[in-house]
Amino acid sequence: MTDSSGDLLVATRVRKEFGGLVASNDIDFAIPRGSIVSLIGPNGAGKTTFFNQITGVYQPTSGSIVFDGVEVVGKPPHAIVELGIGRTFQNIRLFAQMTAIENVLVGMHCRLSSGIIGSIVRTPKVRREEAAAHERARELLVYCGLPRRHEQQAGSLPYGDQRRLEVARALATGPKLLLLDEPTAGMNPQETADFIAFVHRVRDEKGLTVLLIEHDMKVVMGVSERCTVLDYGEKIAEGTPAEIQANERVIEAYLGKGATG
Ligand SMILES: Nc1ncnc2c1ncn2[C@@H]1O[C@H](COP(=O)(O)OP(=O)(O)OP(=O)(O)O)[C@@H](O)[C@H]1O
Repeated sequence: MTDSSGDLLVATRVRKEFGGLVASNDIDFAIPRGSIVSLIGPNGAGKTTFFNQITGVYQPTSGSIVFDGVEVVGKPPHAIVELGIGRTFQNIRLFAQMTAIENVLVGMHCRLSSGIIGSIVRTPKVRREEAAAHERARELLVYCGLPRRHEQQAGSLPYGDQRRLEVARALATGPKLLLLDEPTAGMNPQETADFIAFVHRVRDEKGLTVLLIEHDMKVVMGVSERCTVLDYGEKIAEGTPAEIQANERVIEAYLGKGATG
């Protein structure tokens, strides 16, 4: 059942095994609607594996993931995008040869109604829809801080702009939940600060819920209201960033071992 005020996503006893390795060990995890939540933990803790299960890239070995009242386990990635989960990747995965605006249009494709016949025949309805999509894509690029990059090849953009373009493409899918996998990796301190402000703005203005994987504790402290900590596939702690920073088990498993910040 859809709960309009409580949790947007509820994962229950999510388990993922790769042969003998348990990458998600019966994880219970909930994301409150409208919140910004960080998933942290050492390398190999199972953070990306968890993202991949939410987005249908991996199917859990067992467990349930309910998004906005709908079970997503068993659904393919494109169906989960249509339900309203958009993501960016740890290693930027833009279509490098396409322009910035074309990348955004690819993201928007799942929200367009024209079928294949309409696209081939290019009926007036299709042309109107395409023009409107172009306009929305331009607006999104401006919104994401790329006002003069529309026709530039994605692969030739500066690194920080490629990260912003990935967010623009994810927003183009019309998500309710935005997943960001290490969004500030490789950014300088100013770009990072701008990005934190941007994530808050997106959440507030577009009414989104955000889950991010992040290594930099300064970013975690600056951006998120809650944190969940994974270690060897297990959830070892959950709380506000301040609670997490003071948690002995987290310090032992992660923060004491050279986490940035
Ligand atoms: N497709 C796969 N096949 C086999 N093992 C995998 C696969 N994907 C992930 N793993 C393993 O699962 C564990 C968790 O990996 P995962 O990438 O989820 O960790 P992570 O917390 O995202 O790490 P990082 O911070 O380094 O990105 C690792 O031991 C990894 O080797």
